[in-house]
Amino acid sequence: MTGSGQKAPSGWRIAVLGGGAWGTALALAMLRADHFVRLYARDPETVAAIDRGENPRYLPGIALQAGIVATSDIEAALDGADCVLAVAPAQSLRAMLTTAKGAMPNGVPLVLCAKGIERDTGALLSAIVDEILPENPVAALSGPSFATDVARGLPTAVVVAARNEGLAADLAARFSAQNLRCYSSDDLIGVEIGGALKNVFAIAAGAVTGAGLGASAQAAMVTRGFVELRRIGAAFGARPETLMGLSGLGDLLLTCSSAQSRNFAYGLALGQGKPLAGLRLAEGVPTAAIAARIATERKIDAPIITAVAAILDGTITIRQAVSALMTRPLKTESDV
Ligand SMILES: NC(=O)C1=CN([C@@H]2O[C@H](COP(=O)(O)OP(=O)(O)OC[C@H]3O[C@@H](n4cnc5c(N)ncnc54)[C@H](OP(=O)(O)O)[C@@H]3O)[C@@H](O)[C@H]2O)C=CC1
Ligand SMILES: O=C(CO)COP(=O)(O)O
Repeated sequence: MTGSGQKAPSGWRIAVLGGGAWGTALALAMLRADHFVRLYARDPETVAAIDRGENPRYLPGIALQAGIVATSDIEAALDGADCVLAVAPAQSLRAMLTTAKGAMPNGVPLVLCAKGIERDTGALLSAIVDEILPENPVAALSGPSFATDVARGLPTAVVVAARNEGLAADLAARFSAQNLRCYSSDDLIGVEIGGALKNVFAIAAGAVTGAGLGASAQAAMVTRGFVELRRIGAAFGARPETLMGLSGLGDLLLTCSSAQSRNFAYGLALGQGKPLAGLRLAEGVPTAAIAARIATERKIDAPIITAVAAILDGTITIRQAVSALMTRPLKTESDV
């Protein structure tokens, strides 16, 4: 919808790169917003399944509305696109954009839909786009939105951010549909940081639940985790009010309270001492490691992130982490 309540122009040719849960759900959302959708999945079996109206590997039990043109040919997906949604996991974004580079239409917006920070470099995903596709304006779509909810057409609100306010507003208007409400923001970094870091705390929340530490510990962890998220956000230049919004607080609320979250489920298994092999994608694992490194390098106080990274790399146990967190020097709460 536009600011005047009018539906924005439909009929864009949108290329969705990534045939997983979120790529498939967003492809459906873009169809509902009356766009033409081509979906690139590198796995031909996924393409064949989408052609049959399903994606059982990533969205089991959900019937896909007809209309998504699936292909494992990235050039065909990108040909003539007005806009591109990048929906591979954060750690695979660089590889996918490198594959896309030769076929990417000049000047069309590239919308990041992954949530994470590059493990090896500490780069935000927008910096990877700037490096590989400097001719394409970058945007990010983030916020509390489980793929299954969006795929089912349940009411969902997200935020679309770009450095250029006009671009963000245009994309938000074009992507919005009856049950997908897109807010806009010109705080690209804030929206990226909120989406990336909430995954780390979702793992922590799952671990607290799994280890049976209680609802009070859970609330304390999420609240103090949010302080760390804001500290790291501030160091990157994110606006505090962005982090109080959908991509930040909103997504923390969702994924720190629901085992539907893969990051929460990962933490839950960790806390219960169950095997982690075979679990679904948990973006918070690589992001915890790099966020802990960033905090150390920039001298940002982030004890929960540091503890999650140490638990994940096996350096400490959950009990040891809790004991260390509970015995830190006392301080005023307003010391953000
Ligand atoms: N699922 C959700 O509810 C939401 C997810 N997100 C974010 O979206 C991102 C993607 O998540 P999601 O779709 O759920 O993940 P999935 O694990 O469901 O799917 C990942 C997809 O990415 C593909 N892929 C991986 N590497 C490459 C590559 N180099 N080139 C092309 N395709 C590649 C995989 O292909 P293959 O099958 O061949 O391995 C697969 O189709 C994550 O950052 C996540 O945090 C954001 C909001 C909601
Ligand atoms: O980001 C998400 C919802 O907003 C999805 O969370 P998970 O990746 O933890 O499932």
